[in-house]
Amino acid sequence: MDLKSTKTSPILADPAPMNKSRLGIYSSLFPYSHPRIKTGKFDDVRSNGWLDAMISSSPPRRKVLKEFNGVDVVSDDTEIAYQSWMIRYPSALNSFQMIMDRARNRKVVMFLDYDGTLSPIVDDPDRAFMSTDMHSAVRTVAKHFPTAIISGRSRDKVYELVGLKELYYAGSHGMDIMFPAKDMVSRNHLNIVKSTDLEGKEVNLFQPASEFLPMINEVFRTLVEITKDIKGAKVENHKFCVSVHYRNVAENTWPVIAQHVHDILKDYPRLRLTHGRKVLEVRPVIDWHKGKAVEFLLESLGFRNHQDVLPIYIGDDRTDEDAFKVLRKGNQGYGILVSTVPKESNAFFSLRDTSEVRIYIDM
Ligand SMILES: O=P(O)(O)OC[C@H]1O[C@H](O[C@H]2O[C@H](CO)[C@@H](O)[C@H](O)[C@H]2O)[C@H](O)[C@@H](O)[C@@H]1O
Repeated sequence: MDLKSTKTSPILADPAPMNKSRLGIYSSLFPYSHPRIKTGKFDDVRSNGWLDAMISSSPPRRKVLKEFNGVDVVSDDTEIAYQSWMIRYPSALNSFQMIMDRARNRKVVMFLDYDGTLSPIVDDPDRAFMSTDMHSAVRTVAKHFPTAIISGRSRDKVYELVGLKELYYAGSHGMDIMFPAKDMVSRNHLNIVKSTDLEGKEVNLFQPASEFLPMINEVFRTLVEITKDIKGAKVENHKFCVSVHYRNVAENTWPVIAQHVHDILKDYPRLRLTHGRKVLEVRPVIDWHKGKAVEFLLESLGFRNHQDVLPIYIGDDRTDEDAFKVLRKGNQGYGILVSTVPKESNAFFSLRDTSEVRIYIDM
């Protein structure tokens, strides 16, 4: 196969973010210009919005003005803006009873993102662990409801981090789903193969991007090579997508890393770029995302009739918006956005951080 050839699709990048949110919170979204970088050199990534998206890709740390008797005192303006944002995205904790009322006579199915939802965002992706409390809360929720983790990481990696056999796992942003062989799934889906899990049990694998495997491996190797001298850069192979982390790269080098990725993608029109939290993600141009993975899992669990089920999806990232959108459409279920700062979302409810997620799923 010619890994670089394409029949149709141009590279699709995420649209550039708006300069200013409706609430006027993100002043950092104003067009990027760095005094030390000559105009012209990074024009590609400047004009296509990548740099703006990179800067706005992870919420700023909470602006703590001072610590008073061990308690953080946050700027009043920040808190007021958050509280008014919560009028549109009410706390899932305060709305628990309302959600449970809606769940009457329905089966709740829980969908959980991993990074930023079950584990706090940390500088080293290899050290993003769940707390013991979170681990037991996830185990408990899975006793009551079918529960799936849908992550941008590879399925193996997220399984290694969560380590609970009783869950369903979807890795690579939903492009790699493992589900039990006994579960039903429409025969319309190609790309389902039989496999065995780590214990040798027969399972089904749904991998809609399997043909991209050699291409992803090739791009991964190229990205590792090209970024090897950029201090702090880290490239992860997530089987059907590749992550290029710049969280630990000096900000004045972000345009360099963006331009490298941009230049490489020019040779791979069947791959595209999406933005995560201080991470550039390279993935196949296929019509598949976390929202489709939710629909697929619901179907494979036997919930074709929307009236029987109340899906709840908790996530913090742009990639989770696809799942929120699917649930919002047709009023199917509830998306819950985890965020310490106000942001536009397709979710219905909000939780502030991973500790609120833990309380919510433990309720
Ligand atoms: O879909 P998710 O489970 O949320 O995975 C999205 C990405 O998560 C990881 O990166 C993020 O978390 C890291 C650890 O806290 C952090 O260092 C990084 O800046 C974040 O972007 C993971 O490493 C990525 O590959 C996933 O795509």
